[in-house]
Amino acid sequence: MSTPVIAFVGAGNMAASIIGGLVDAGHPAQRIRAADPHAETLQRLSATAPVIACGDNNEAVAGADVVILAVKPQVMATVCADIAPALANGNTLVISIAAGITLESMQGWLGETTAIVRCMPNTPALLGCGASALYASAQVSAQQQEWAASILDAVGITEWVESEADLDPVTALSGSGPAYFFLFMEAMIDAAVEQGLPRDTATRLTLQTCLGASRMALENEVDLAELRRRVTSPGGTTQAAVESFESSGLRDLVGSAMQAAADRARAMAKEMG
Ligand SMILES: NC(=O)C1=CN([C@@H]2O[C@H](COP(=O)(O)OP(=O)(O)OC[C@H]3O[C@@H](n4cnc5c(N)ncnc54)[C@H](O)[C@@H]3O)[C@@H](O)[C@H]2O)C=CC1
Ligand SMILES: O=C(O)[C@@H]1CCC=N1
Repeated sequence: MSTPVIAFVGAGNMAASIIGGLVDAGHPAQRIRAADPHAETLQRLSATAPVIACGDNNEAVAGADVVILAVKPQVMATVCADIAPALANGNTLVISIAAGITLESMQGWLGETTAIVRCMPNTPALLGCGASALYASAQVSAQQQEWAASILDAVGITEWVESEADLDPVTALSGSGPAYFFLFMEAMIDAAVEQGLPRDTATRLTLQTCLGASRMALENEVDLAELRRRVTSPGGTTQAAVESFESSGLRDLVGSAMQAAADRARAMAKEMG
């Protein structure tokens, strides 16, 4: 399979994360194009990877095998209207990573015959540790499906979901999820500082603990509850903390937060579709 020419429309946080991961995984930077109205954003990207920086969106998408739409949902309709004529040849795969924007809306803006994959990636793609879910429209060919998978596989794990609606809970889980762990780590560091530890010591211990816990969960055969039990000595310190979390309703808090994220994805589909 030849290496596809990939055009990123929008070169912000998420595009930079995927591009960084792709280049690290060996995708030639000269087969990656990026367009963004902010010259500084393109300069920052070019400083990290020698991709082809394009003056406008149509220059980027012309003749590309894959176009990755990495703009905010709010500008998606305008961006699609701008590039739709260039995609009319029908050979290009469009991958949208926008939260909430439905295939129906994309198909309306780009044309009914356009092959579109909706993808929900996350920012750890930058380190090759991303988690992405994908859903393909009926127009996507087997080769295009392979391209989409190989691009996202290069930056982490991928899951194809069975229905487009599954992308809303995915957005609430892995799309937004890195921010939840950052927030939890911020809270742990602040609590340790409150108890008297220097902030840099608290930060190093927190980050390594998060990494260690994640690796144990990934690399052990046992489930999360069992790993937790092994830390929790009866009558000990962990039990005191876990009981405090449970009685304060941590699980309900997490459930409500993820419900809010999924509801927001559905509302965005209505507002911007
Ligand atoms: N940041 C994240 O963790 C994740 C973001 N997403 C989705 O990725 C998309 C991009 O999000 P971010 O990268 O965080 O936003 P961002 O704001 O960092 O990047 C968007 C980029 O689009 C550019 N842009 C604005 N108007 C444009 C136009 N007309 N043509 C071309 N480029 C234009 C902006 O200058 C900016 O650099 C969003 O739709 C978001 O829902 C999906 C998963 C995770
Ligand atoms: O916050 C957002 O809307 C985007 C989608 C998932 C992560 N960031």
